[in-house]
Amino acid sequence: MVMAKINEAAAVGGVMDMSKLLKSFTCDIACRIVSGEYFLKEGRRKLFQELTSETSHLLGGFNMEKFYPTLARVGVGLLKKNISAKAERVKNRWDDLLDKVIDDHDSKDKSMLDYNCGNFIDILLSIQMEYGLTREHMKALLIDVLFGSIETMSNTLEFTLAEIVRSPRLIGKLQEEVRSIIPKGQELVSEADINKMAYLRAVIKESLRLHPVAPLLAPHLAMADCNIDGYMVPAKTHVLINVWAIGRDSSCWEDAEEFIPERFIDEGSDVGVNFKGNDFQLLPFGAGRRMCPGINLGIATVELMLANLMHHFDWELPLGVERKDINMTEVFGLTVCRMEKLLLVPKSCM
Ligand code: HEM
Repeated sequence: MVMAKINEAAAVGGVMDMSKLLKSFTCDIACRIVSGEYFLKEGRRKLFQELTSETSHLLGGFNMEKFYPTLARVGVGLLKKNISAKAERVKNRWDDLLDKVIDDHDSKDKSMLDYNCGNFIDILLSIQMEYGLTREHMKALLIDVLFGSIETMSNTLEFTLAEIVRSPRLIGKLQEEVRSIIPKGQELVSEADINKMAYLRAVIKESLRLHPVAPLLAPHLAMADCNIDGYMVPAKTHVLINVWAIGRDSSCWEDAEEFIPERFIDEGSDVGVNFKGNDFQLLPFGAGRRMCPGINLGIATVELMLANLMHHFDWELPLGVERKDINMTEVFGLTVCRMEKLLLVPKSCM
């Protein structure tokens, strides 16, 4: 469907808002996982998108009370009240939406529930009694999956695409790899093809290094006193890991601010470094038992979409825009996105 939309634009030489397109693509994937349907009725897809971005801003905001408890008691009570009221409104909207989605499934003939094929709501309903799941539990789990997947995947794709269209050398090299591996006439790139695409994987890894979409990971809480490298972290400390800064630390990375996928392949300086949580200089998915459980799905989705975009299309900039004009400024939330829309002109090459 994404390819069809881009093809339509390519046929008339139109400009595509890739930010919007990628977001609705990942939203469709998340809705499919959760409810088994691509299209959610009554404008639900739009509402999902709005709620995920509002939640991200709320969770990623600076929490004055946590850092300055005394100040919070005297001065920022009003601010806290405003934020709490906004959080309450967003929570009520999530509740309303998810209740409707769950009700749709709950009201189905039970023999129609899809337990085996991976529809998350049906699976939750099927184990509800056994595990004593309440509606609140189910909604929290659904928010985890929806919120955990939509913006992370679309923002990773957008940052990666923006980085490569800025460099003719890079996009040329990537297209050459993808097109040399995919036989002429093959319509879509498959997962099996991706295994042969070392450069594509290195490009995505480099993008996750410079643009980890959850720059401070999720907030963690130290459960016991611990000593890390001589620093004492007392129990109950809120711990934020700045993986954005670690990914740009010049003591860990050569030319840390440059986008150089070659560092991860062949004789590159970081060829053995991975993002699976063991190499602490590259933690876009976190590490340890709270690390992202959706890593495999997230990476597969980003790889497949990027490979297909490279396989099917050449990419140009809108009239009057130069490569150096592509602005990589980030907007902070729990997940980080690009400040400006990514507008590109696709040219079909099939
Ligand atoms: C490129 C895609 C993705 C990126 C970059 C990403 C990144 C992250 C990061 C950094 C965390 C926090 C880890 C920590 O604090 O240590 C996280 C947590 C999480 N992610 Fe992902 N994620 C992606 C895709 C997904 C997908 C596709 C799903 C679900 C289908 C998902 C579900 C979750 C959940 C549920 C958590 C919370 C885990 C917990 O609190 O224990 N993520 N993700």
